[in-house]
Amino acid sequence: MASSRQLLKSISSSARLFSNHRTQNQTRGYKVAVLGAAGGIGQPCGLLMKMNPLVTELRLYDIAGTPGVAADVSHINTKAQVKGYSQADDGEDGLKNALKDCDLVIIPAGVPRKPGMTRDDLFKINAGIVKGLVEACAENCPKAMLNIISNPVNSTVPIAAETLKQKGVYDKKKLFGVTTLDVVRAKTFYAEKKGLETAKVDVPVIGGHAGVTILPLFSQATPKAALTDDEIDALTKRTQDGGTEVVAAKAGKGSATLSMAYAGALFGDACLRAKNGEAGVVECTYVESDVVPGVEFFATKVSLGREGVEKIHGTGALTAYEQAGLDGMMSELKDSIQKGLDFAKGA
Ligand SMILES: NC(=O)C1=CN([C@@H]2O[C@H](COP(=O)(O)OP(=O)(O)OC[C@H]3O[C@@H](n4cnc5c(N)ncnc54)[C@H](O)[C@@H]3O)[C@@H](O)[C@H]2O)C=CC1
Ligand SMILES: O=C([O-])CC(=O)C(=O)O
Repeated sequence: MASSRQLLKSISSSARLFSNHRTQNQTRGYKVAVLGAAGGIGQPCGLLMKMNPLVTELRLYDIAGTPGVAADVSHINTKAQVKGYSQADDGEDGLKNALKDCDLVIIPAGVPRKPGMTRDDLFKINAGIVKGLVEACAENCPKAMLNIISNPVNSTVPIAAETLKQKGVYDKKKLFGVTTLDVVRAKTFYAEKKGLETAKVDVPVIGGHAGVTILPLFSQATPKAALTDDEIDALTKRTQDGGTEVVAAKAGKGSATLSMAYAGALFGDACLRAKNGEAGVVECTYVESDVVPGVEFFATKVSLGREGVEKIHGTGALTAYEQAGLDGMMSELKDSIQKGLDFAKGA
């Protein structure tokens, strides 16, 4: 049986959370806040960010319950200093102090789905939560990179963009919808199906983050493996329905939390590595984009740099099946974006 040290080493190297880039670049320390930090995603995401050597200050904020989570996580012997802030304990100052001068804010605050719900059913509650939190980001850390996890991502990112515009601090290079879990799932399902080494697999996922708007591009998967049309269809549908698969399995106890925390920590780490000057950081993420005419926000591969988005990559050549998937998502994606913009404008 592996010793706990070996186990940790293998967990961390497969997660790429502690890669060697830090010896090649001058390492700086960053202030990171997690909003919704006492929740199902927030707690493990906070734990993983505590393990990230680029983090020197970790601020955990929620409505309540964060002092306990922070005390717990703070005992882990890594360098990040951990502090918990909550509305219950600190009033309005809690959020302000959690965000003051942050470099990166990860937002998994809001309600999750129950069986039978779509992500859009969460809009009613989560739209206002995201708007309020992003207003506070605009006031307290206007230069921070924002990673939006709260659903429906297709609408909450436009809400965040419009809110930042109203506050006069919008920088489209620094606002990201986190779609990393779709990529994580597509990689896992493809590797399992074809007997490939999971850690060596890459599959781009474009579009948005809900049902048919999630479009994995198995024609661009690496390493290349032969896939029948039926296999491509099954893998595509499983990736699109990955969230619903977890919601059904949890049977009323919420949606993906652990795999999302992992995906959120991977994307947060990518933002910090890029900020720290590492070259060649590329992730799929939902950003303001003109790659696909007719939609203002879209996920494709994006090169990240010190200031956030450096280059938005195109979709690459699509097969007829993928092109039909892209055409088929457009009206839903457009509507979700407009719904978010209208909400933020109070229309
Ligand atoms: N982007 C993605 O791929 C994924 C997104 N999600 C979404 O993430 C969100 C959170 O999911 P869970 O962690 O499972 O839910 P949860 O209910 O376990 O945790 C949410 C936390 O947010 C907190 N919260 C609510 N309003 C807040 C506010 N105004 N300020 C600070 N904290 C606040 C709650 O107190 C709670 O602790 C949901 O909207 C879910 O749909 C979930 C999985 C994947
Ligand atoms: O399905 C949900 O509601 C949560 C989510 O976004 C995912 O797991 O991809």
